[in-house]
Amino acid sequence: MTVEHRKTLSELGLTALKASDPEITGLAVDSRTIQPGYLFAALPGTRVHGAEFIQYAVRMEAAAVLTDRNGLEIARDVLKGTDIAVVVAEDPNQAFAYAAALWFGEQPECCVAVTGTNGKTSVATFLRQIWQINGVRAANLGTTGIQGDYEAALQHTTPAPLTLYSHLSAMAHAGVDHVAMEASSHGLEQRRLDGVRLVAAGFTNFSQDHLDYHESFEAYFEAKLGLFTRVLGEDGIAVVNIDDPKGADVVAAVEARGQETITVGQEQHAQLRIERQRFDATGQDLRFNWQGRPQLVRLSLIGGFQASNVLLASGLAIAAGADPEEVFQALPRLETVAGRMQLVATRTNGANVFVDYAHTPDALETALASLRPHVMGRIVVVFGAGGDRDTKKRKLMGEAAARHADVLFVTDDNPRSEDPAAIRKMVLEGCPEAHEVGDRAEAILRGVDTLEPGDALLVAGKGHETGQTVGDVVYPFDDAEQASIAVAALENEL
Ligand SMILES: CC(=O)N[C@H]1[C@@H](OP(=O)(O)OP(=O)(O)OC[C@H]2O[C@@H](n3ccc(=O)[nH]c3=O)[C@H](O)[C@@H]2O)O[C@H](CO)[C@@H](O)[C@@H]1O[C@H](C)C(=O)N[C@@H](C)C(=O)N[C@H](CCC(=O)O)C(=O)O
Ligand SMILES: Nc1ncnc2c1ncn2[C@@H]1O[C@H](COP(=O)(O)OP(=O)(O)OP(=O)(O)O)[C@@H](O)[C@H]1O
Ligand SMILES: N[C@H](CCC[C@H](N)C(=O)O)C(=O)O
Ligand SMILES: [Mg+2]
Repeated sequence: MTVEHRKTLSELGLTALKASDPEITGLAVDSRTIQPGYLFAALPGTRVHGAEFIQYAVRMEAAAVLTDRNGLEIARDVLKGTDIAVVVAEDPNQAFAYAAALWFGEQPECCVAVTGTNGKTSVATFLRQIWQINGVRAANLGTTGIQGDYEAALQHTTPAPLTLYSHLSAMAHAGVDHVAMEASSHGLEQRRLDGVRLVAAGFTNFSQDHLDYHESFEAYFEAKLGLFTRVLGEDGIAVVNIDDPKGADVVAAVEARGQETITVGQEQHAQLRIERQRFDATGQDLRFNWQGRPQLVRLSLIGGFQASNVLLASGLAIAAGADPEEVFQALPRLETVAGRMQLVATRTNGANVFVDYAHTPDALETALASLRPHVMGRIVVVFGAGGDRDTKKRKLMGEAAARHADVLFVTDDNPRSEDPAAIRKMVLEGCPEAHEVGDRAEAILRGVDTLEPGDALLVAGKGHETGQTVGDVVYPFDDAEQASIAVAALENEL
């Protein structure tokens, strides 16, 4: 990764073992991208230690290598007799994130991050919308890419440092000075956003996911907590959903550091307190309280949990300096986030089809339960679980669906390298009464076909995704489009 400037190692905040301070011409985290004069960050991975590739850095005439003690041991022989500068850091991922931030320079003035198992994309998108409605140039960055006044596609929810800081710098140059970003647990664990100067950080909730990557529930939570105890500066404000039992732990950690908090939720002591919600077919009326003053807003959003996401976004906007009245006035204009409880089709009998990104047991439970008060008839669900991901969540997803839906179709959702039938079997252990329809388009068609007046169908798991990954192949697939096709096909048939 190159930009048209050079910086010395010390200008990147790094000190070499021997007092050399070479000029760096670019940064690489993958040995295959090293060019002469580069700094190669040899980071520990899940499969291999990056230090195994230091020999390529030497061969490519890299100017410097950044690694940890382990890496130094691995590459000791290769490094002997070379004049490459060697930096050994206790936390090389963090040192690299800082270096990448310094390399790319300018960042938007007002960066906010949000973490939690579910709701990050929703909160980041609502926050960007609140800013834009109030005339502020803003973007959200995460699972759905970068959207708003600066747009780009991303491969990860929290991109690796080279991608992240180059976009932040480009945004700052484009005059986009407000950014709401998602902090994934992988991103936090790997210190990807440690070099971002955050004004505020938000916590949505905590439940099971990613136990394939994090060693335990505790390790997964610790990774998330790092946003508040490590990344957010001491003058940063934490905005916390205290309806989630883990919210109290976040507040305790934050208060122990003397940071300010804004609490959100139905909980009596919440500063942004949800008082009442009234649901109908197209949205909800929300009464909430801010500093003793009741507010009533109409939200064109489906799902009770959206109130918590909207108020968390509001709290973050306030924490980042917005006028509360202007924030609240923007709320009725908030638009559904793509693939999150999104109304995508309606049958002539009035039955609605929604697409949602629920792909964890808790999200599925929340999505289905929150649909109930908007629906007079039965709830039908089409869902599956992803391959090469946490296997323990599959049965739990089946159970959650069985508890909250009346008719179930278990189908495929990105089987990746796994046998799709084996994944479905694990899901079906939690909901033996479900219909098993491997082909997702057919499952959606059958789900739509089941709908009677007053019923609703939730197609869960893929949300905004536009592909179905089977093996190494990504087949074009869009739940929203398939739902419209299914409705059209069935209506024409009648
Ligand atoms: C599981 C995971 O997070 N893996 C990350 C990890 O890769 P790894 O552990 O597999 O790396 P490895 O293959 O062991 O290699 C170790 C090091 O050697 C380097 N290497 C490797 C081979 C080579 O020839 N030369 C070389 O230099 C690699 O660049 C790496 O730095 O370190 C890499 C470099 O920092 C990351 O790019 C990579 O993220 C991969 C791409 C990934 O898919 N991550 C996903 C799971 C992720 O981050 N998802 C989150 C959460 C999404 C959600 O909430 O659902 C996200 O933010 O998107
Ligand atoms: N506050 C919430 N509480 C519980 N479930 C939620 C909440 N917000 C969203 N969800 C559910 O989680 C799904 C994903 O929402 P969203 O994309 O906003 O979360 P995310 O944290 O960004 O997810 P990911 O980690 O996959 O990026 C939604 O489709 C919805 O079903
Ligand atoms: N960021 C999540 C998205 C999962 C979406 C679901 N459609 C799946 O493929 O499991 C993951 O990669 O685990
Ligand atoms: Mg997301």
